[in-house]
Amino acid sequence: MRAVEMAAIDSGTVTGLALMERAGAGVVASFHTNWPALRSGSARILCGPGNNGGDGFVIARLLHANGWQVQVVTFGHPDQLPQDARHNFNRLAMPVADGATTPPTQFDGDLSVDAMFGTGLTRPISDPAMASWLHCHDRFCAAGGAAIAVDIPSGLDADSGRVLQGSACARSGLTVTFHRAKPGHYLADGPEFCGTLHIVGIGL
Ligand SMILES: NC(=O)C1=CN([C@@H]2O[C@H](COP(=O)(O)OP(=O)(O)OC[C@H]3O[C@@H](n4cnc5c(N)ncnc54)[C@H](O)[C@@H]3O)[C@@H](O)[C@H]2O)[C@H](O)CC1
Ligand SMILES: [K+]
Repeated sequence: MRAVEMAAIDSGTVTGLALMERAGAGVVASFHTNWPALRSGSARILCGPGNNGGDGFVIARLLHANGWQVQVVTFGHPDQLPQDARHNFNRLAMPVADGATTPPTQFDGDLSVDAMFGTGLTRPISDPAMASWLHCHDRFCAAGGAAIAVDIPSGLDADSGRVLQGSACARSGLTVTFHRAKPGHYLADGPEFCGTLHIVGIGL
């Protein structure tokens, strides 16, 4: 997937920023089909330190523009964000909470989005703050809330479908992935943690 994405960007047919915008818009369109009654309300978006988090910033901006009350929780310093994610962080016109210093609270809003890690997860999620916020997302999902994972549930290995050894991981009722499903969506713990899987095209 990463190779396909890089080849498309290197060929000049598309930019990473355009892919990120399409990915974010695809998630928003997807959740409307999964929960059609959910037209507006309050959303919590957990945004990690990479481009998965960048997708989360796009989702936050689009929901906010559609009248949603949005709480963005970031993990990692904005200065360390990759370029496309940083661009979308800078476009946010809403307050952002630093997940490392803001104690997690039980979420009783309408929509929780896990945009913490995607295909760039390289090691178990062991950071206590990240684990606590993901636990809130998982509890919200278990209570029947509209919980979405962007690309892949954070903590799940995209190739094997297993939760990384000792990693925090959160279930979602809907996982929205891009271009093609990954083996991890279907293997091992994948189905339990992904819930319904939507595959959206982003023009690759
Ligand atoms: N494939 C596509 O067409 C598109 C994919 N998009 C999104 O981009 C992510 C992949 O982004 P990437 O930056 O490569 O990876 P992540 O965002 O998953 O995170 C990488 C980031 O996190 C650090 N890290 C890894 N493991 C840990 C850990 N256990 N604890 C703390 N930090 C960790 C790592 O060092 C990196 O800094 C993909 O999933 C899609 O959502 C594009 O946006 C759209 C097109
Ligand atoms: K994710």
